[in-house]
Amino acid sequence: MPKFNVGPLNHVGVAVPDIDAAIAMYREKFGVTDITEPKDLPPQGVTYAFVNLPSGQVELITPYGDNSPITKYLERNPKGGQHHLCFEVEDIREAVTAMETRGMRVLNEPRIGAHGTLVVFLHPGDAGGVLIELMETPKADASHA
Ligand SMILES: CC[C@@H](C(=O)O)C(=O)SCCNC(=O)CCNC(=O)[C@H](O)C(C)(C)COP(=O)(O)OP(=O)(O)OC[C@H]1O[C@@H](n2cnc3c(N)ncnc32)[C@H](O)[C@@H]1OP(=O)(O)O
Ligand SMILES: [Co+2]
Repeated sequence: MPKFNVGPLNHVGVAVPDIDAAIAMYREKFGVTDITEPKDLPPQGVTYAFVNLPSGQVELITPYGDNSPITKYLERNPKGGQHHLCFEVEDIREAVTAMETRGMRVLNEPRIGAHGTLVVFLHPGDAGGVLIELMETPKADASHA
């Protein structure tokens, strides 16, 4: 089996039915001041905003368009909830090969995510019921983009 390990936890994805209300909640209830403006990411079918904390990011996501991958999740969890964990990897193609070699189902071809680097998702059925995103580590520090 090829040597491979994931890097740091990059973000926790949280699906929300109303992103403006969620941003207001993180500001008003938790006192977070560094929260990005919502941005649409049509190829991923989501609108996202980052809640920037000293230790990392919460990624708020809400559906964008008719075929969003989080629509079903929100139907099952109408108030929203924790949706995915994202680990950084050095090289996404090496990661995909390693994951497939280890019997994990990779759900998509690498595509550009919210940090501007390539991401893939792994089936939650292979990871203890948790949807895992792997993202290539940004070359420069774009983590607060
Ligand atoms: C902001 C951009 C980007 C970034 O750069 O960070 C993002 O994070 S975008 C995040 C949203 N994108 C994705 O989620 C893409 C990958 N997701 C998928 O391919 C699908 O959503 C899915 C995970 C395969 C689920 O498919 P779906 O059709 O929605 O649901 P099913 O009912 O068929 O689910 C199958 C199975 O999986 C369980 N499930 C679904 N979602 C989750 C989840 N978020 N966490 C844990 N488990 C999940 C679901 O309960 C089913 O389980 P079983 O009933 O046991 O089969
Ligand atoms: Co994500």
